[in-house]
Amino acid sequence: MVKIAPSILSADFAILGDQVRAVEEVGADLLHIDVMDGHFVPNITIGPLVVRALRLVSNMVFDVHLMIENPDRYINEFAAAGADIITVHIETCSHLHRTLQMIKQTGKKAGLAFNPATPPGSLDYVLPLLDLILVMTVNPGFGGQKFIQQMLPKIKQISQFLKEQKPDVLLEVDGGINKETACGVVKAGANVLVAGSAVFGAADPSAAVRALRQASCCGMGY
Ligand SMILES: O=C(CO)[C@@H](O)[C@H](O)COP(=O)(O)O
Repeated sequence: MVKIAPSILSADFAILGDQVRAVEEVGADLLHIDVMDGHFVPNITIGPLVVRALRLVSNMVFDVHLMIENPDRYINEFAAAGADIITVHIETCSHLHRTLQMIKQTGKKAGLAFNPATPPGSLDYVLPLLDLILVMTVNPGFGGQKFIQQMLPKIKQISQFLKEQKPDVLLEVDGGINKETACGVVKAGANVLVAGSAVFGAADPSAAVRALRQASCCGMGY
């Protein structure tokens, strides 16, 4: 079953709690929370305070995507605030193995993200520590960008690798995911679809989650 993860980056922050409740009620599986620092990516978004506030209004799995330099400094804070999965970017970690160990020590699930231009070579060495792999299908920093088609072979390659080595690891894609691109990424092997503007940019976010789930079925041959 493909999981749908609405990204709050495109939500209306003035009514964030209501928007989160709406996608939870319609059955979205994870809530994707984009943390940006203005250094690793050119945008600044939210911190542990917002995660803590949302934890009070939602029981969804909180999928916290750290697009920040030196993520080690904030792992414990996000874990304490209510994150369930903490994903770091390989490009930001000088000691990736240690960083992933830190996440696991908090009792949370660990994810590893790859920018579009980053090859997935290091996976072999850190796979035992991973619960999720995130393939960025746009350059991180902003919602509403166009899906990069060249990421399809990379998704396929990682999917094949996971099938052989550790099939329970989730394979998430993020960036430009909508009704048109969902089928292709699922066919390539993705099983978690992050969608920001396709959900919260829609007039009815609940209907948009349903439409995305429907579109993802085509990739599974339904
Ligand atoms: O991490 C990011 C962007 O860096 C994403 O999670 C965006 O929120 C995806 O937005 P859409 O491409 O779906 O509009």
